[in-house]
Amino acid sequence: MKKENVIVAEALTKAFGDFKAVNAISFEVKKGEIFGFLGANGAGKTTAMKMLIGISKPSSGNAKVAGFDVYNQTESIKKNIGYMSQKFTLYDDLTVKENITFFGGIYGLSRAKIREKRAQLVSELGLEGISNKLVGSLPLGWKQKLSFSVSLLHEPKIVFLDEPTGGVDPITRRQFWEMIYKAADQGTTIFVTTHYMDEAEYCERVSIVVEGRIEALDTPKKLKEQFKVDSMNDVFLKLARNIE
Ligand SMILES: Nc1ncnc2c1ncn2[C@@H]1O[C@H](COP(=O)(O)OP(=O)(O)OP(=O)(O)O)[C@@H](O)[C@H]1O
Repeated sequence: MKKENVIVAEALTKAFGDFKAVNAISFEVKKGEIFGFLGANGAGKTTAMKMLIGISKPSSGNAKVAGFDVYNQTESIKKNIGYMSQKFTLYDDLTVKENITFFGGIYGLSRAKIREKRAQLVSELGLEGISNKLVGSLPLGWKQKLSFSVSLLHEPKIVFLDEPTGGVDPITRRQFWEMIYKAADQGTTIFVTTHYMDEAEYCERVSIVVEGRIEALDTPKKLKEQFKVDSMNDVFLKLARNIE
């Protein structure tokens, strides 16, 4: 059975004056897919993501996210997506439990549902011993895992992750990716930006953005074949070099 597309972008563009930060990007993402969105600093990833999550109006082009239009159905988009970035995390001065309760409330979950989700999350993450500790006292890797779980509290169709694993060691990043796989297995679509090329290898398909345009889009295996290299790191370097 063909899986449905949950993100569809057609010539999506964002201009700031004469400068096109995102220049006519087109792609589709399927339900349950792990879709990587790669690019050097300033390539336009965050600008593109902002349009997709409904906080920035495109200059031209079209996009639908979870079936809703990015121009005029942004409230519906927000209800159907989760979002996590390195910059937007949890509240350091609330405990683990308080953060879960707080964000559950923001997402409109009932008190009973919040209680159920909180118990499930604390147990799944093995946080029993530290659920009453302030989030600010936790190591960064734990904060990221908790933040990812919180972004899934309302069971969104799609979760957008903007460089979710910045600054932590490879083992912790690997554990984080195990959580991503689990969410994808359960049908959640993952749209992820990263600077780590090992993480690009974990994605089902990867798009590479160079100066606002998607210059390559395929599975990591096919991209390596196409560019005749052994690693995503080399694909990335080759593309960036060709553009210069
Ligand atoms: N509000 C704005 N006004 C003018 N230019 C902007 C604005 N927002 C972003 N830009 C420019 O658009 C380009 C793309 O920025 P963007 O933040 O989307 O890149 P990025 O790929 O997410 O980079 P990074 O990996 O550093 O986060 C950059 O040149 C940036 O300076």
